Amino acid sequence: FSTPLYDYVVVGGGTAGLTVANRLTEVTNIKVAVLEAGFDAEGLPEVFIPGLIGTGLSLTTLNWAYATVPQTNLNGRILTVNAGKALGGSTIINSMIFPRAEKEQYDAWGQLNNDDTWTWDGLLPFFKKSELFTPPNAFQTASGARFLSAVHGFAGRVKVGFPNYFFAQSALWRKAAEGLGFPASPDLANGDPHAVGIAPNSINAANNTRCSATCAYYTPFANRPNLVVITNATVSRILWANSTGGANLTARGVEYIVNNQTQSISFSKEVILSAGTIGSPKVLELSGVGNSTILKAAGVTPVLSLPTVGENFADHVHSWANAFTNITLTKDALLLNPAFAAEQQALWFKNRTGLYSAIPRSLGIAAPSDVFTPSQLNTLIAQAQANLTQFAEQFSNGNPALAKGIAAQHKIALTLYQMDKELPLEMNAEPGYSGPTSFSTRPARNYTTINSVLYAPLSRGRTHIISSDPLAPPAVDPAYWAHPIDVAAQVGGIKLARRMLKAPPLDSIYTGEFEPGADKDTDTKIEDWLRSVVASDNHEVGSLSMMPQSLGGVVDTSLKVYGTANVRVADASIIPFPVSAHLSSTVYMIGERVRGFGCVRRSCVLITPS
Ligand SMILES: Cc1cc2nc3c(=O)[nH]c(=O)nc-3n(C[C@H](O)[C@H](O)[C@H](O)COP(=O)(O)OP(=O)(O)OC[C@H]3O[C@@H](n4cnc5c(N)ncnc54)[C@H](O)[C@@H]3O)c2cc1C
Repeated sequence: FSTPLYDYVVVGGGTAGLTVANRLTEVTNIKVAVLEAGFDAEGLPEVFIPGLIGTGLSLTTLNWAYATVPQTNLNGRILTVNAGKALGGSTIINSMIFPRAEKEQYDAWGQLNNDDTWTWDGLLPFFKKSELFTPPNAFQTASGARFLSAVHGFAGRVKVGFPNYFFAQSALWRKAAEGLGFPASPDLANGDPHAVGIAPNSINAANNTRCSATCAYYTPFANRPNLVVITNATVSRILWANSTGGANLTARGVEYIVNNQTQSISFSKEVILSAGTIGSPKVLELSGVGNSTILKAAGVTPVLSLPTVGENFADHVHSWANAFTNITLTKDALLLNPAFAAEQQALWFKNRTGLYSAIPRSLGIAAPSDVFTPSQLNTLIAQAQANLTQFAEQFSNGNPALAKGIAAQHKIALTLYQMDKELPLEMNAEPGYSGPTSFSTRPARNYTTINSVLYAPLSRGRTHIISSDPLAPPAVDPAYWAHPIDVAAQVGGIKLARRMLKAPPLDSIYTGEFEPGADKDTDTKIEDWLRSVVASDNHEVGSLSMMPQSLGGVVDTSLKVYGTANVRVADASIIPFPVSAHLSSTVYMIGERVRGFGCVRRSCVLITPS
């Protein structure tokens, strides 16, 4: 190895990666290089205009668009898991919704790891440290935005606030949800999100533009001499100082591909993997760390046996019920009337108002009691408890330790289900069409949609390399709907969405259901339809889980990979137990937390956040 120019190399300049790099380089004599496969896309309208949320997904240069393997429980369909391929990672193409999950789910991370710092109370300071919150102004407050100052940060990096336009049907929906028993939320980031309200957004409230990880943690700091970001650089593997494995496998360099050339970079302290839930296990496996059988089959020589790399993978699952509406100011109006869309875009450029300034999602996070009758819930829980060992073994890919880990997770989830605290679904109102039918094949009308997203899956799958070619995609198997509770909750979500569409005052704009459609009039028919349409919600977690090795974990509570001296992971892959929320605020928190470990001081001492 050449004399290292850097102390740390961060693999992946995404949500957590840029957070870690930013905080490390606050210390001026620490030199950090970030290697990012994508480019800096901050200047694209699809990125910075809130009303163009979703359009970035179709730009193939910005989206890894990972294909799943055929999904056994979804009629053998191949689904797409979207993930941002750009500086800023998935925060470049995400929907900018910025809530947090319930306290009890973060506490489950601490419980699984016997570590009371990985709990809601222990993590809240890091959530706050990431945030630069702008309270709602008079218009936003009058429109229904609420916040509790005690749970927000006002001196952090990610600009969080509210948009400048609220669709009328969102307010009608919130009232309808309240009528169905959802409490009005004082703040959807307060750790108690069983409620309905307007979610905070990752938005620069001063100019109504997206605030991505790049906006938050890189652009204002790009001139730091000790921070180097190399874009269009795809990392292929970690280079080891010693190749024998054992307790202290030491990384000294990283190999990457830029302009079809293979290059390498060395470092003196640590490599931090932040390539995302699918990207990070891929780099570890290409580096010889993982399940030896899987590595050999892919043509990679094993260096360190860590059989649960890529396992314990979970994802949220998206579904919809939509209806025709007599309201005319919808997102559909922008598609149906290009002249109106041009007018609205001009308005956005002029004074940052109009439909393109909206982030049109009010959220209602449903509890089991909103979805199931007490007897249904009791039966589902009793069956899940009776079959707990069987499912844990089935999901563990033959690894006895992971079977124990998944069993421990299921026990926690079922206990929380019993307490009405494991929140299985996010319901959210979309003021326009959302669903599986393309614009050209659906009736050219205005719609209201209730998105219903499975948020607390018990199913677990995996992601693994199948080739030693670093540019080849891995085999991603989220094993959607492998657990009966997941199926029942998603079916219940459609029924709840239908109730919402017809509940006052939302019923005042309802002019008939489009999807699933009146013919889907039994649970079985809804379930069959859902099998043919549900999609990934792009919230994949868990493939390099933070759990004890005795439970099949890959990283310890300092996020260091077991068996290595200096490989750390910071991204959504370390989340051991799925949380019922959009993920970016949680991932920023994880990035903030890494700064607290031996990266700066040699021991794993937490640096108290200011
Ligand atoms: C379409 C979509 C909508 C979403 N909506 C929301 C939302 O509204 N609110 C919310 O909170 N969350 C949302 N999420 C989820 C959230 O954005 C992600 O969970 C989170 O940003 C993931 O952070 P991460 O650090 O784990 O990975 P990422 O932010 O994805 O970062 C990984 C980075 O690593 C890079 N990389 C991968 N492999 C390599 C390699 N081999 N070499 C170099 N670089 C590599 C990638 O290009 C990427 O930049 C959404 C996600 C998507 C995709």
